[in-house]
Amino acid sequence: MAEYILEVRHLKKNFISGKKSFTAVEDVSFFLKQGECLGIVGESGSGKSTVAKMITHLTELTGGEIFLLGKNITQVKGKELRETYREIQMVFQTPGESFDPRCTLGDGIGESLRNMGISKKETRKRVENLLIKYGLSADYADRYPHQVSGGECQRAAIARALAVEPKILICDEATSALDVTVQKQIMELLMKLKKEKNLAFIFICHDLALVQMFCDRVIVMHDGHVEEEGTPEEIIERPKTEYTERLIESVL
Ligand SMILES: Nc1ncnc2c1ncn2[C@@H]1O[C@H](COP(=O)(O)OP(=O)(O)OP(=O)(O)O)[C@@H](O)[C@H]1O
Repeated sequence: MAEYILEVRHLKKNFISGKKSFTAVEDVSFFLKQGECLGIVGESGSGKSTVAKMITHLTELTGGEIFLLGKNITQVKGKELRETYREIQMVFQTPGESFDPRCTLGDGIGESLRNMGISKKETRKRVENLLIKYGLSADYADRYPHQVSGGECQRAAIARALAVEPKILICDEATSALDVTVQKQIMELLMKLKKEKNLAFIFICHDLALVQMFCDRVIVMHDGHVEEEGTPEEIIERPKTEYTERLIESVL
């Protein structure tokens, strides 16, 4: 059995715009253990989302390698890619991003199940159960994204991500667009998932109080590279670099 559920080595991303090339991520390496929650913090533009998008194949890598349970998945394609990426799901900052506005939440949540060859009837049953499990009711399956609140849509997005029983859930500022009360409810749901499902999380967040509450380990990103790494206590109470110190002062 592989030691790590996920390992990334020397990730690099250059964005090309016209004749100019911009390095958004440079030599980022880290690992994630089963059931562990890894926080990624850093100022806006430091490359956090780009790392998440490379891991989920939403953005092509310029360099580096990704290993899932010890298997190199950097170059997987076609059916193997789809199967691999069932194991790594992502929840975005804006809940609506997870859904096509022209389709119902039920269609969105059920999409991957249907792609797995599960019948329409069984998919509907599973979708309704997922909605109930994540704090909504079965009739939300027939609503469109614009017919639900931000918090409800984020619950549906979490249901969508977990429908295929992934091993890793990446939350990219998943609570930032929500008001404080709803944010608390979504955090409680994530804490419950962490405890009950032994899921591994990558938790990208500006709010260091949430990172401290939720994460086992934290990576601090600065200008596309990893500035430092440690437990939330180490990072917050004994930052090693001036950048981390400034980051903490600006958000606490
Ligand atoms: N598709 C793209 N094309 C060109 N540049 C991009 C693209 N996506 C991101 N960038 C740039 O890469 C850098 C890193 O962006 P990224 O979104 O990863 O930062 P971030 O740390 O997640 O920021 P935030 O906390 O504001 O979400 C930024 O300078 C951004 O402008």
